[in-house]
Amino acid sequence: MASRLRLGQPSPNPASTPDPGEANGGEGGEARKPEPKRPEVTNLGGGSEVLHFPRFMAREAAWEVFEELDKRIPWTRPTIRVFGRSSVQPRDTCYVADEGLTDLKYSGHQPRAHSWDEFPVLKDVLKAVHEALPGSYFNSLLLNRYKAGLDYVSWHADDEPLYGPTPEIASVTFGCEREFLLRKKPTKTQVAAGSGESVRKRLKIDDPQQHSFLLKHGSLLVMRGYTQRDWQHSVPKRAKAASTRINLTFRHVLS
Ligand SMILES: O=C(O)CCC(=O)C(=O)O
Ligand SMILES: [Fe+2]
Repeated sequence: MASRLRLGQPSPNPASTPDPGEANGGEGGEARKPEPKRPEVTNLGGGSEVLHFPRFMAREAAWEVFEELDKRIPWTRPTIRVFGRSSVQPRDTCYVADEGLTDLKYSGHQPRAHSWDEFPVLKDVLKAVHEALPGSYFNSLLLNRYKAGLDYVSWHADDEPLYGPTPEIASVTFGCEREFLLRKKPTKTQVAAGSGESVRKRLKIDDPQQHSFLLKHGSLLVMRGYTQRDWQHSVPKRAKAASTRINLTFRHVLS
């Protein structure tokens, strides 16, 4: 079984240079208490909000998590159905959840739910997320692995009914940094005028209604309120992203 990681502790490697801004990293032992983790808050309007903790986890600890997950998670690349067409999902995935929850199903695919006990490192990350977000409670986790810049997740919202009307989704990134985009969903009137990308182009639905976050190694991004109802998000292809990124999205399945 994997050793339990000491997330948020100073690096055990004295040769490594601590990042002075790292929320919970740095030297100083007992004398220096971890600084409180304060997020950057983006109010999307209409009761939707994004929190960004760029330095949620100390670098070294985050690399340990990356290595552990890269090696031990039973990654699969399932075939999914989007707009009536079958295709291989353009990233690796895995699903972990409490026992007895409603099954997750998305794009015609029902992933097998693994137990938290199989991956102790995930329990450590979950604990750190719960500590950073008092009052939150996550009981399931969708993992993604983007092997390089051609892997991506297309525009979507995590608005499955099993998450309820205002799901909180906490997303932790390890490894290669990637851009995370948010755009407003088209209104009913806009949808009535046509569909999809062509309408967006014709109605010029773009800039003010779009936000971009650079998700770095060890960062945490939280979507909450009506973000899944009113917005879509994506991680687009980036040819220049040469290495692997692992992303964990913690969610709460309603009982
Ligand atoms: O990789 C990410 O940052 C986002 C993943 C995502 O949107 C999802 O799993 O639903
Ligand atoms: Fe998502």
